[in-house]
Amino acid sequence: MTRGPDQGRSSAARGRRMADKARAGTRPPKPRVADPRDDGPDIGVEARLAAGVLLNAALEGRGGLDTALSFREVSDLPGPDRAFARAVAMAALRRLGEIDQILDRKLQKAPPLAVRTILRVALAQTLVLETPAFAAVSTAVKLAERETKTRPYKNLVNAVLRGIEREGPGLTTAESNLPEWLAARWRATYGEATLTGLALAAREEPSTDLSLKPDVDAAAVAEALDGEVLAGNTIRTGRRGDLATWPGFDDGIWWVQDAAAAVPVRLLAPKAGESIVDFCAAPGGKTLQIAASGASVVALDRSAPRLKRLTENLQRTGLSAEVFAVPAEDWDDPRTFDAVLLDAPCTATGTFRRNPEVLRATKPADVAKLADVQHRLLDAAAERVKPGGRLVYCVCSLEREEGETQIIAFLRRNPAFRTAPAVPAEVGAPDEALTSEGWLRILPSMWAEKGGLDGFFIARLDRVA
Ligand SMILES: C[S@@+](CC[C@H](N)C(=O)[O-])C[C@H]1O[C@@H](n2cnc3c(N)ncnc32)[C@H](O)[C@@H]1O
Repeated sequence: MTRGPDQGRSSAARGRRMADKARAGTRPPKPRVADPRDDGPDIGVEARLAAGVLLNAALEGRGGLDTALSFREVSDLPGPDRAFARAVAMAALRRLGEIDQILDRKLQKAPPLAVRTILRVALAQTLVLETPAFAAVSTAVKLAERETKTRPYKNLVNAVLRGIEREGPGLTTAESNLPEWLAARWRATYGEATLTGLALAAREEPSTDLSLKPDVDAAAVAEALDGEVLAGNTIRTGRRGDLATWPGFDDGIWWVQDAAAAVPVRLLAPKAGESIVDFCAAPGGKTLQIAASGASVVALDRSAPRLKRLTENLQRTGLSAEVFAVPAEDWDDPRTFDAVLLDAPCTATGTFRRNPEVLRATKPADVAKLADVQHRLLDAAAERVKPGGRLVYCVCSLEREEGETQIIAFLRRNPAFRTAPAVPAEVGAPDEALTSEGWLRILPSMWAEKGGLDGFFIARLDRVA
């Protein structure tokens, strides 16, 4: 299927147009314009350079984008320019396939990566962020001029970008933004129509979702944040910018959590007075949900730095948990629990809306590697469930090996556990997410009319008394 970069005539597109409308006036920050009388660096050019650094770091591998945020080219920028650089890099990552399709039609032979990066950064601005073409082109040419290895391509950069501006980008395919091996997997697992829905979902910047403490007036929070209340009481807002300045942040009445990420704890159904262990807890959205229910919660995670964010979130929301930095399977404690949550480490391919870099960072071998870890953690989690207790397993992956296949094998190994079928309407999940086994397979292409949600696999397993 072919469509122009801004076309998309499905209900998915309609939903995204609604989401776009919701965030009207919340466009990414504009970089500061350098004062020509100033002898210092050209700020607009520096921001574009930083965008290229972030983009290439994200393409290099897992964690690359986060690491690059601390590189001097990025961290030395003033706040709004840093935010602009990040927005450009994210836009380029989301539309990389389309951007390259457009460029490849104009380029007679492949230029060096540094030149392609300059062109990608410029097109991300003009095609996605609606940066005026004159600003994107002139900064691209200045960037090319700066380095010995890109200087010979200065005229090419200018000609290619001006040609695209003059003649238009031409037709592109949303599927081209997905790595081929993942597109082939998803086509085989979910079918062609769903693959198209996933590809369309991957092009768009998602809204921000918030979970609320119980007894908070959801409608009032939605109004204060120009948002809407979704099923399950998640607030969805198109606001952008520093969360710490949003109403309710200092009062700790909400925390950021995608609508789909809030479903596993609803399925776990924690109650006041129960004891619950969250096996892989950081940065803590689900721990906060459990703690807010009045249950007492133990939060385990092997990563101390990630647990620091969990502790900060607990402090801000006035909630409490016992926190241990330890691999959950090695936790030396004799307790068993009324309920166990295992939100296992995974490829995170279901989070491509928020983290487009996962599509580039994930390699085929990661799926099998992580499936081994999940298998081990599931067995350790099962040992912590009291007779009559419950275990919720979830992953934000779209890969069957990390979801359905794990649970089929687990139930074979552990006859004391049975699936407790989910009721989507009770847990704020799309109806079409329910599998014939009673598990939830949430896809980013679902709820398209509301702007989508992250992909998750979720199963609740009850231990017979
Ligand atoms: C999907 S994230 C958890 C997200 C978290 N539940 C939330 O809602 O914010 C997976 C977590 O598993 C942790 N992890 C990986 N291996 C682990 C292990 N063996 N034991 C405990 N935690 C582990 C990672 O550090 C990571 O924080």
